Amino acid sequence: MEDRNQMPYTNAVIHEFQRFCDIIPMGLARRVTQDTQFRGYTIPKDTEVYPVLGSVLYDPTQFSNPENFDPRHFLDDNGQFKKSDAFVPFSIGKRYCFGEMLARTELFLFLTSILQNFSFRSPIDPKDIDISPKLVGFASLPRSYEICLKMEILQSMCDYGECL
Ligand code: HEM
Repeated sequence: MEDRNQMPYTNAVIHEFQRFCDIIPMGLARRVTQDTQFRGYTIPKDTEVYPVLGSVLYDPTQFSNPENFDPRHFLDDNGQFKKSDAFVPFSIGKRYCFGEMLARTELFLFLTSILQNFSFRSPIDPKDIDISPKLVGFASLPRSYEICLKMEILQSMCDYGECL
């Protein structure tokens, strides 16, 4: 299972991926059940409220370089994993994502399993890959990419003259 102290960089990459992708930028809508005072504003009863998660995930007061993918957002000066209160892709509060632990476990296991067994090669120069979302609305949709995965075990067999 996930051990942030033993695999700080991997965890930082996964956190940064979720921060950067910001897949539900508007959060899910709420409706206030009574007239509510908030930071000097009156929010009348029945007003729809959107907890704009993207504004937190891209908050420059919380992340030094928010517009760029940078795993150092989740690493301290010693290279250890660093938590951030602004890491809110699953929202926060009473109705935060019910599946957070499952989703985080899957992300960790899928990524580490793929990295353990495959090496990656991009058919185009990585610097030409467009990592901006394809569409941003209720959800932020990533683009489709082509990538070559080479199975490491087969490569080892080839190295020993046992290519199939
Ligand atoms: C990377 C994957 C996921 C992300 C980023 C994500 C994100 C979210 C967000 C932002 C909310 C809204 C929370 C709110 O209203 O404040 C939510 C709600 C919810 N999610 Fe997820 N989710 C993910 C995966 C999952 C999975 C795998 C499950 C179930 C197995 C799940 C089940 C739910 C449920 C049941 C709610 C409604 C909770 C409630 O209203 O009380 N999610 N999710």
